[in-house]
Amino acid sequence: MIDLKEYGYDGPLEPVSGLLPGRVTEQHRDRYKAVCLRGEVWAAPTGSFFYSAGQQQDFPCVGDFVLLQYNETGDSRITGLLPRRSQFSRSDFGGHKAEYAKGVQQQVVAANFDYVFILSSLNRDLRLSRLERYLSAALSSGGQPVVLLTKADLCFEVQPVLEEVRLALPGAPVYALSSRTGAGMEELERYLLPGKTAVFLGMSGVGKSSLLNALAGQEVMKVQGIREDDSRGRHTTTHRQLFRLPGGALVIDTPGMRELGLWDADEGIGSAFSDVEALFPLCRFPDCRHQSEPGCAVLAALESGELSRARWEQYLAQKRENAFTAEKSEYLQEKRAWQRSLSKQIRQMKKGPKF
Ligand SMILES: Nc1nc2c(ncn2[C@@H]2O[C@H](COP(=O)(O)OP(=O)(O)OP(=O)(O)O)[C@@H](O)[C@H]2O)c(=O)[nH]1
Ligand SMILES: [Zn+2]
Repeated sequence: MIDLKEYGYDGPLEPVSGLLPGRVTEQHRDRYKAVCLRGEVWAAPTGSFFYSAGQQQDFPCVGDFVLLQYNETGDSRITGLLPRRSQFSRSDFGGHKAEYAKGVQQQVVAANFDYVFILSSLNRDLRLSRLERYLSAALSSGGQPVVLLTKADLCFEVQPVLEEVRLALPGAPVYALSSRTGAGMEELERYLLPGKTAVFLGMSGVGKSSLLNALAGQEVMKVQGIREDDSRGRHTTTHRQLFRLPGGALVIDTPGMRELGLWDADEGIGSAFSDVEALFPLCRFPDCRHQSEPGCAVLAALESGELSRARWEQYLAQKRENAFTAEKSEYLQEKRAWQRSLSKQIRQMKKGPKF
């Protein structure tokens, strides 16, 4: 027996005309896992649900409250969606390819969360414009934004940065924390209450997995660095998409939410490091890799102190992060192509003969 209230449900608990309310915890290719009074079940939308749900956003997603026709012996049936109080969606082809804009469908990737934790790392250059963008996305999702500046242990002076961000973003509470040392983590207790649901938003590498693991007290997510070889498969195999923390709060962490973190990945690096990139044309060789080449302007600037080693390393780290996200978005495009073909199949199925 599961008390659905513990999963954030606040509607009537008694079955309505034989249907049980439930909450979607995992989304698979064509089935869902959900929790309901009778426990954890596999469920799939009924044929009539498919037929009436014309748009992708009408299909269930992780976090949705649904009505279930409970089936003791096989998959339960999802017969309806309860109204969402908050949602994040993304266009099916990502924000990058404007030429595909026509016919792009919205796909809801998470629903019914109370808080949107927006993460940004204190050790990389913190971009307020990016934070602002995440913030307005969070506000329009219907969730309450909370800004978390991560990796505080890597930042020499947290307080001035924290104050600057607070000034710039008066619309949201801002905290600094470190999942490594645990500093600042207690600030989250006021949000992570039993039955409350949070989602995490932030660029790859800001420490979402590390924070989730720290909150869960165990490894629910693989952290970057030890998963390089299997980064492609990890979301489908290694973690649950809606899960409860030991204190009873709920966290949604879907691949779709992670993809939202790719926004702006390649924006603004050149301009933030124009002083560094201005050196490149001064190198003797046009294809200089700035490692050991004779006549390298970067090495000379490092030698003379004109360019600090810290700033150069920051630049390289940014470039690496970008290469990493670029690789990821390639993978996402492949995945989207696959999803497109799938939704085409579904459309054709729907057009086909009815029985
Ligand atoms: N020093 C320090 N390092 C951290 C902290 N949190 C995360 N890291 C490191 O930052 C790197 C990225 O952390 P992840 O937790 O994998 O980041 P992520 O946001 O989940 O990344 P994606 O899964 O790609 O979205 C890892 O090498 C972590 O060990 C922290 O509080 N302090
Ligand atoms: Zn050079």
